[in-house]
Amino acid sequence: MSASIKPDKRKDQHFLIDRDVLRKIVDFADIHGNEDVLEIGAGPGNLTELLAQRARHVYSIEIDPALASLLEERFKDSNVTIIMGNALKVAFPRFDKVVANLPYSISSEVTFKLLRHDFRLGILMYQREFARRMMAKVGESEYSRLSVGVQYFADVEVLMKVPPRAFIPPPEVESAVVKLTPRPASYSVKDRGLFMGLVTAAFMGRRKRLRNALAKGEHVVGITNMKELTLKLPQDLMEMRAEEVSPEEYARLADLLCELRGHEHQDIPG
Ligand SMILES: C[S@@+](CC[C@H](N)C(=O)[O-])C[C@H]1O[C@@H](n2cnc3c(N)ncnc32)[C@H](O)[C@@H]1O
Repeated sequence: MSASIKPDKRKDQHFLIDRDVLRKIVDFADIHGNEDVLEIGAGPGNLTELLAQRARHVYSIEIDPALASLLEERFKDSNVTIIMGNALKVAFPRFDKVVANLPYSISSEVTFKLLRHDFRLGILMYQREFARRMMAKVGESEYSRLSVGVQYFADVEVLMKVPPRAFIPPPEVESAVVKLTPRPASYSVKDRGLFMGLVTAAFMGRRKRLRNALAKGEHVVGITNMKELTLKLPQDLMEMRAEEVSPEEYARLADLLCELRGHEHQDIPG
């Protein structure tokens, strides 16, 4: 690492220096010469360089202007484009695979943003605890809005654990490399916003039965007459609590709700 780079923990800067882990990440991604890769949080560019050796093109997003200009210099006249900005705000270019040692503070938001795009594979470093929550199955204590939202749209697999000493400076938490494989479009729900609103409201009232949680969280679902609508949804599901409902059942509920909302709109006179 260049002497001029001083990692700033407040900006989630924990640079991966373990060559073995870097190489494994790139191998897991199995990049072909006709594929474009997105990287989020390029840091000093060690992962970027390995990705660029295999991909057709690499798009690397970096928020820190000082790092971004070093990266510009390092990768000028190459197949790497540096996008300076906040990964939550900039538009993602078209990409086949996403490979990144993510800034952990945006893990959730950036994962949901990624899953709104069409791509083949993600090899992503997360905090280990976060990876566990992503993978949790229905009924487990860590099963949450995150598990439902991610698992409905992608298969999730932990590929390896990574200890703090693989980074400079070492983070206080263990990390894990996760493989995200987005599912085909047949898994799509009619209205993603409604699906996520429904799941969010359900888990906000985690200990309540779904009928009460949804009625209480109708502002989150974005539908005003939720209490009446719950009477028209499958009653066996309305009796369950958030952690007992599978991602597929949430999707079914969201689609039913989408239809019911349509009918309600049609009922409005004029
Ligand atoms: C964990 S470091 C990884 C750096 C590098 N890829 C590596 O493996 O050594 C995360 C990087 O993301 C950058 N970053 C933090 N928040 C960001 C955001 N919202 N958008 C884009 N980059 C961000 C940080 O400046 C930092 O360089």
